[in-house]
This record gives sequence, structure tokens and C-alpha cells, in this order.
Amino acid sequence: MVNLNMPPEGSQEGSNVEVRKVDLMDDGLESHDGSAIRDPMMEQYEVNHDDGDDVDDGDEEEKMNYYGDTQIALTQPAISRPYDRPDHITRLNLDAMTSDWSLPREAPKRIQSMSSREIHVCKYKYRLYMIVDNWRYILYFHFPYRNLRYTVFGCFLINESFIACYKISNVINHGIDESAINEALKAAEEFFNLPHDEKMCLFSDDVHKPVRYGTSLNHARDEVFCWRDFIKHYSHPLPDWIHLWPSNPPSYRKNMGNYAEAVQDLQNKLMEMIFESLGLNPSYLEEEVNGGSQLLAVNCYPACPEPELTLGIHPHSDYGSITVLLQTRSGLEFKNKNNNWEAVPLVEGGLVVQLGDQMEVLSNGVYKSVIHRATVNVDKKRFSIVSLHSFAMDKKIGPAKELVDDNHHQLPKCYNEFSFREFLQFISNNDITKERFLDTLKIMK
Ligand SMILES: O=C(O)CCC(=O)C(=O)O
Ligand SMILES: [Fe+2]
Repeated sequence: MVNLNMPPEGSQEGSNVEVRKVDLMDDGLESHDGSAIRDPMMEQYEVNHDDGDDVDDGDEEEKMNYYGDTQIALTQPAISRPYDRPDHITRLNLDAMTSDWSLPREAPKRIQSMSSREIHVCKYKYRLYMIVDNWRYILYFHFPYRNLRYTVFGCFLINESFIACYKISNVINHGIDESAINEALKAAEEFFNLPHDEKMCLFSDDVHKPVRYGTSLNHARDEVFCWRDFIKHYSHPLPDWIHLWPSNPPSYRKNMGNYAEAVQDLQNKLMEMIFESLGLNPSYLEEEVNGGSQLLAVNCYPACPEPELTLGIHPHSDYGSITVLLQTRSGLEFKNKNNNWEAVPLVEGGLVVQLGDQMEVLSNGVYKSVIHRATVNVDKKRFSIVSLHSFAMDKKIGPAKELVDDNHHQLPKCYNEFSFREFLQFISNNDITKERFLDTLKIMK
């Protein structure tokens, strides 16, 4: 078997996605001539068998394979089926994308002047700042909101075991009922169990559609599809969108709606804390935060016979302010400070919170949006419900003026402003696995 995990020739950490031709004959399997060896493990995933020819001849059946609900078909043209790969196969560099964790210039004066351990009594009771190695660690204690316990760690919020798990957070005691979580997950599972044709009624590759079912990031452009199905829909304010959501399974709207509202409430609290941690007023942009957009991405990652050859979702950062993620099993990974992939541990009842591009821009680079990806596993399906929060579609977000000091060249403005609509425009026209939207906003000085 060809080792597809070998780095492509000439590739290096820091480069964007690399694609290369792979000599499929090396694996000793006949390639795509209609007599390919079929792996019985794979067989069980496939409903829409193709006709065995190797060209995209427009066969209706083959087109269905691309987007079929049995996910082996979703990634069929890409990297997951050695017996079925066309000769011109391309593959993902699973290490694609690097994070720039450095502060844009020097830390803001207010941060510089803090001693390395300083306890503040603030709205949320005690806050402990620790500045280590130019990194800002902020821990909150005794947060009164239904006993929420978490840690703000660098750019991420984590639970109290911040050594084991850094730069991304699991929030516990978040106040969202276990039953709301379980019912939302049940609705997700039932939705993905629906017949293929029914789900395909919602299929679209138009990223502007308020409700859409699909796979991958950009169906029209992606050379390699992800090993996932998703249903995405706007969710806030709920009455504006819920009537567009799937009407089947019958409990979907109610269960997913309850969860969406609870997470929206949680994000309001989290945003207050994050602003406060930046030295801004907790009610900074309050109206815009409350009136912003919430997009639920409900993901299903089926078991994958060759998980090391594919990904559930390509490396990317989220466009918004914060993302609140519920996962049924581990699989989420993020790029750490050393540019290595690190798994986010599964914390029972916990919600993962990570910061997105809008927060990096708004904080003028003090906080960084996290590059993350989802892996898949060999024998178990995984679900995630990802609540992507952002400011309103046309609200331009730039660095907070309190965090910019152009006059004294202490902390120049490091990013141009952008709106959510501009991000959508970008992903419609570009392959975001090759170019990071955020990089287009950086002001080089
Ligand atoms: O499912 C996951 O763990 C990651 C999903 C994700 O990053 C996204 O939907 O933006
Ligand atoms: Fe994401």
C-alpha cells in the first residue's frame, strides 16, 4: 500500500495545502479499470455503485456518488478508495496550514504592565492573569453564571486542566441542560438516517443558502471532499429561520431550536468575558453581539475504513467571533503553538469553545483564531453540532480602537476590517484549504 502520509516532495511546514500525483499502482491493486479489487469493508458503505468507468462521463449515478449519503461515495473521487482512484488523483497534505501565534507587535501596554501573576476582582469575581513567555493566560474562578467553570487560556477557553489541554477549551457547567444536548444529538442522528433522496432536496453548493445539506467546504471547487455530511442552517433569531429547517424528523425543529437558543445565550456570556479579558467593557458591542448571526453546522462523520488517508474536515479557522462545539466522540484537533496537531480531549458534558477570525481581527491579533480539523475513526460514527457565532452579515469588524495605538507606533492596526458577507464571497471564489481568508486581511508594515 502506498504510504500516503509521507510528506509530498518539497513540502514543508508552513506551506499551504499540497497536492500531488500518487502512483496508485504501487499498492498492488488494480486501478480503476472496472476490475478493481473491491474491499468488502468498503462495500457496505456504498449504495450508488458506479459503472466502473474512470471518466466523469456525466453518468447520473456517478454524480450521485459524489454527494450520496453513504459517505464512502462522498469522498470517492479523492483519497479514500485505493481501488477506485483515478490516475490523476490528488491528495491532501494533512498538515496543511500553519498558525501564527505571535502577537502582532508588542503586547498592549496594559498587559505589559501587569505582573506575571495578578488577581483582579471583576464582574465575574476573581480573575487571575498570568503572563508567561509573552502568552496571556487568564483563569476565571467562581463564575456565578450557574457555576460555569472554565479557563481562558491564550486564545482559547478550557476547563481547569489547562496543562493537559491548552489553547482550546472545554467549557463545563455551561448551564445547558443535558436533555437539551441529548435531544439535539438525537435529532441530528435521525436527520442523517433519513433516506438519501430526502436529504438531497436540501443539497446546495451555494454558500449563501440559509439551509443546505452537503459535504466538503466548497463542492464546486474542492479537489478533495471531506468525509462528512452536514446540514447547515442559520439559527438566530430563531423565528426568522426555523420554518426553513428540515421538517423531518418531526422533532428536529423543536430539539435543535432549543439547543440553538441555549447556545446563543451562552455565547452572550462568553463574549462578555472575552471582551473583559481584553480590557474592553464587558458590554462592548452588546447590541451587535445579541443581534449577530448564529449558524448551526450539524456534522456527521461516518466510520472510515482508512481514517489515516482522509479527514472529516480540512484544516481551517472559523470566520466568526466564537464557535461552540458539541462532539459525541473525540476527533477535533487543533494546530498548536509548535505547529503540531493536538487532539481536543472529549470532556463529558463539555462544550468546546474556540475563537474565530472576527475575534482575531477585533482583538488586533492579541487573540488568535484557531486552525482546526476533524479526523475520522475506523469503527464509529461521530457527530458534532457546531454553533458558529458572528456579527451580522454586513457588520464590518475591524480592530477595536482601544487596542490600536497607531500614533505611538506601539500597537499599529494589524488587520483590515471585514464582514461575514465578504467572507462568504471569498469562500465562493477561492479554495480556502489553500488560502486563509484571514491572511488577506493582515496589514503588513
Ligand atoms: O466536527 C468538528 O469537530 C469540527 C467541525 C468544524 O470545524 C466546523 O464545522 O467548522
Ligand atoms: Fe470549524
